[in-house]
Amino acid sequence: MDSEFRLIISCPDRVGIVAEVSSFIASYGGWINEASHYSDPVSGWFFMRHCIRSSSLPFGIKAFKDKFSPIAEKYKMKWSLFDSSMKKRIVLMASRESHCLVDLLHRWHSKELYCDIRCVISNHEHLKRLVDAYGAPYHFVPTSRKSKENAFERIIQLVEDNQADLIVLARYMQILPGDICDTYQNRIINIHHSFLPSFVGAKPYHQASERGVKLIGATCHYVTEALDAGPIIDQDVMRITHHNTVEDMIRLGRDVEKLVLARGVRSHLEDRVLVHGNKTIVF
Ligand SMILES: Nc1nc2c(c(=O)[nH]1)N[C@@H](CN(C=O)c1ccc(C(=O)N[C@@H](CCC(=O)O)C(=O)O)cc1)CN2
Repeated sequence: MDSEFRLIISCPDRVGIVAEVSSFIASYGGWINEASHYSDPVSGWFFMRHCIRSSSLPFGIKAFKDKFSPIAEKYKMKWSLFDSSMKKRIVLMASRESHCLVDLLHRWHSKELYCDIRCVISNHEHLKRLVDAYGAPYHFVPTSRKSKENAFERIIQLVEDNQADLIVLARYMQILPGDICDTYQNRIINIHHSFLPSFVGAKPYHQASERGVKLIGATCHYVTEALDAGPIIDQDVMRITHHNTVEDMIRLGRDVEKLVLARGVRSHLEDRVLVHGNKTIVF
């Protein structure tokens, strides 16, 4: 597919925004591949995502930004412009479980996910062979209670060395310090193995089994300092019955976790996720 510029906009709602943005694009012969809008009646904000065929414009991304800035200022827009041909650089993080990690590595290796997986970081050693098979660098960073501060300094150094655009916690089971969450706000994605806000924290399937649920689920969300409380990107559920043990739920839940995480990562890679407060608009 031809590369495209993705114009992502959030601003206070008013009449004329779509007309002015569309006219701006048309005035330069821009070909719109996809246009999505949402007017939020609760917040009074407007959200847009326009994808423009980059070959249809007589200028590049920097000139686009320069020419669009006056409109952005006029409407007090929070906005970003992305080039779809630029692969986002991802650092994956995992702990004991391998299913989400391997699923993402496979989707990347098979070119289903257009991204650059720079490395995998884990607080366990046993996933190295799996990661080596996909040709990604593997970094073992143990996080004992005494070494946690040094561990996260090492993790941040690896993230910075790889110039990561996105960190994906593929069942990484350590709580990230607040400074990392703030630095990488809305650029750390986690898969929580429950249908949030139910069963926050550790062992959600055990919590769910104790509660006698008839649905289990998974939630893909941006990571904030507050545990499992960040903006939700995607969720899904699966039916279970009284016959299902906790072990059944853990096994059945893996499929939901993999699917929800992959969908959420893809939405982020395609610049479809806009965050407003603690909620998302996913176009
Ligand atoms: N700052 C944040 N860090 C992390 C988040 C988050 O939302 N904010 N999500 C978690 C993932 N997670 C559930 O999805 C989770 C991870 C860890 C724990 C927990 O209690 N961990 C214990 C140690 C557990 C172990 O060593 O096996 C702890 O850190 O004391 C609960 C939920 C990822 N990080």
